[in-house]
Amino acid sequence: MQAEATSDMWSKRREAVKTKIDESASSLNDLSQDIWSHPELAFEERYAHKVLTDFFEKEGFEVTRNYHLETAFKATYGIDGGIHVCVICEYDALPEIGHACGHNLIAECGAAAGLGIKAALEFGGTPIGRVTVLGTPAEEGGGGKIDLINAGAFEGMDIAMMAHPYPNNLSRPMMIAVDRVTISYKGLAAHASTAPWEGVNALDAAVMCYNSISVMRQQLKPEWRVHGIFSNGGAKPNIIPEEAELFYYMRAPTQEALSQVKKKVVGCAQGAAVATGCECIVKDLRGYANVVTNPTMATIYEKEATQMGVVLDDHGGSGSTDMGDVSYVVPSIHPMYYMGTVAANHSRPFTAAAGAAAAQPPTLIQAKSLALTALEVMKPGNEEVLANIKKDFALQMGGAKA
Ligand SMILES: NCCC[C@H](NC(=O)CCN)C(=O)O
Repeated sequence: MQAEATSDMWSKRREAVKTKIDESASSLNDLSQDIWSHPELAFEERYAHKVLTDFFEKEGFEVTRNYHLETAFKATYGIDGGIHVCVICEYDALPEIGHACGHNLIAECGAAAGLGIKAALEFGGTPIGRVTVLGTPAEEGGGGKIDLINAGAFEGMDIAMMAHPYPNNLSRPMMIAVDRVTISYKGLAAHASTAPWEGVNALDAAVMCYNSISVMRQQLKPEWRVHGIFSNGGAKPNIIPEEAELFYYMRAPTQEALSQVKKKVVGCAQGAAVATGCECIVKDLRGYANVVTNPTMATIYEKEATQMGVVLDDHGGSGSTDMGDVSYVVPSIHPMYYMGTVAANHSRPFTAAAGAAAAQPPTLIQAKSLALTALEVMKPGNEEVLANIKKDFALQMGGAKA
């Protein structure tokens, strides 16, 4: 009898997830549209932070604003001593092109999944664990999740999850490691017409470095990436530039491969310095680890998403995210989903799609899939599931950083 009650109870908990998310569709859409209409850059997401924390407070979560970072937050519900699930919200936009990576939808998806899990935990008045929604700023280049990891925000979490808008549906996307550097050259200014020979041209060095990297790229492996811009090209045409700077990203599936890529780039930078007589300074900026997808979690997610009608693809990814660093401290999944456009992320068409009504149904389906995945892990009697998740994680950590 107890077993049947449990199974009947469990079915009702699962239904509670979907019902709550469906009932909240309008307020979730308003939340997403509000964030989309107020694009804010990394670590400046003050408006998004306010509307999200107000939302979770109204929904009965225990909210901690300015959580280790001015625009980070924690919204939690449940009991301690059971399984602790973390759902991630992102909400930073890109310079000039707004929410061209759809982080307003990541925030909506995370909020919806948090609502759904809370509804299931509340059902029957007996929470069986805890759900924490973490608001993580500055994924696009600042790495707010890394600051939160370092502050201990992920301690005690059993699993972590989020979903990211993308041109197709990927349950196990290849999100690769990234390192970032600035390459600065210092030369000597001189009048570019009356006495150019007196100068040491920092821009020449930057151009030579850029060209060296461009030809070196032919020798990179297909999954490696090097891409950059001139961030300082000199002051005026009639002054031999005494300073110039490049800003580069380097990427590879593993840390070991990334170190090979970086060595090649630094070699190009140093070669240009020798050729021009400039001083060269290579400055490391924050990088991200590759995403290590937990197979047991991904298999559950794939079942739930497929049952929701999601048709999963098997190729794509090759961006980077600070969720990679989270996946090295907590078993994680970071599925990506089609939300109405095949346009590439970081494009103006993607910005438009992220604010369009067509993005809503796929986003809520992703939220339900994440929430039901979490629920399967939390289900009484499914202790073996969490054991397998942790076994996966231990094996993966044994070799992932290699
Ligand atoms: N240096 C950080 C780059 C992050 C950026 N991430 C994405 O585009 C995917 C998720 N927003 C990237 O260039 O890969």
